[in-house]
Amino acid sequence: MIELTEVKKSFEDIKVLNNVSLTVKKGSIYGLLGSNGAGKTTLLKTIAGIYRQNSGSIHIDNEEVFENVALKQSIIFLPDIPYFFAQSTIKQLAQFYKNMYPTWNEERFQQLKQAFPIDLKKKVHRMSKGMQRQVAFWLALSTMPDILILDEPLDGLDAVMRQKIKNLLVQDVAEREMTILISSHNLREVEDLCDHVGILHQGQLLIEKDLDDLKSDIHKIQVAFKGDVPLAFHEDLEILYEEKRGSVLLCIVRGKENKLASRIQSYKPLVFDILPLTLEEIFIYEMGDVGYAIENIIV
Ligand SMILES: Nc1ncnc2c1ncn2[C@@H]1O[C@H](COP(=O)(O)OP(=O)(O)OP(=O)(O)O)[C@@H](O)[C@H]1O
Repeated sequence: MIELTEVKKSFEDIKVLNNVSLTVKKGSIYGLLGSNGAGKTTLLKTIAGIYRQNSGSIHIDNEEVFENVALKQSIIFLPDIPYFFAQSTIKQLAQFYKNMYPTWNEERFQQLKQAFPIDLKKKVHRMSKGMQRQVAFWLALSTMPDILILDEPLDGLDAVMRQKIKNLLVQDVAEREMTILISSHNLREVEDLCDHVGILHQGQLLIEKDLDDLKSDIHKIQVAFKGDVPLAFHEDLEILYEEKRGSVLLCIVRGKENKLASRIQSYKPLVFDILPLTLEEIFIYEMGDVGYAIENIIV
């Protein structure tokens, strides 16, 4: 389990993380979302023990991670730009990982050859960007990590390879309770893969929730009334966004479906429709609520 309590991190006078507290349960896949520059990479690197926080605590299985070599042997961090010894072949890199990680599993490495059709003798600097990513996953999964921290991990991979890697990740989570923390701008992918989601904005965690709870807590409604919208309607509901289209009012509101439906029905609307939102829509409206908005986004 990963536990952060009130973590702050600055680079000289730039405050990047501001009181971030979050929990990632063992065997969970946690999606970290956020605007550009929100602090996601900094947060992941701090959790991985690459950076040291200025204050607050970071514990992985009740141990501090910074400069904890034994603990780091069970963690793999894949950065957004893979880093390798450029002149090395896959075979040489595998040997390096084998020396660094006592949990290296040679059998798994050989098995994964089927998933990653790349010549073991090929030098990394001769590979395409996508092939380098494949090698990063191949090596990472062969070390059998307890915790996998992924920064924009599937960028540059084709659709078939993305699916293959997602299947491999889910398999390790299901079979041996590997924990994954993943940052991505691809919200459809996060929606597919993750069971828990956190949204970071300007160094602060706006929301941290189970994905199903998050989705059941916000809805899109369409209503029309005979005459004007009742005065109490707006006070009664927590509206994140609204737009009038002729006589129909489109709103994004917080609340559970049943409660919202019974409240709205009490105003006797002529038209009433309630729809779930995708994670991408939730992200856009939640960000709009904190001033990071675009106009006319209801479609
Ligand atoms: N090593 C560093 N030194 C100084 N400032 C840094 C450093 N690393 C990151 N920052 C600053 O911290 C802020 C957050 O950067 P970070 O890379 O963590 O954001 P991010 O959420 O991953 O962004 P993106 O989605 O664009 O990749 C930015 O303002 C960035 O300029």
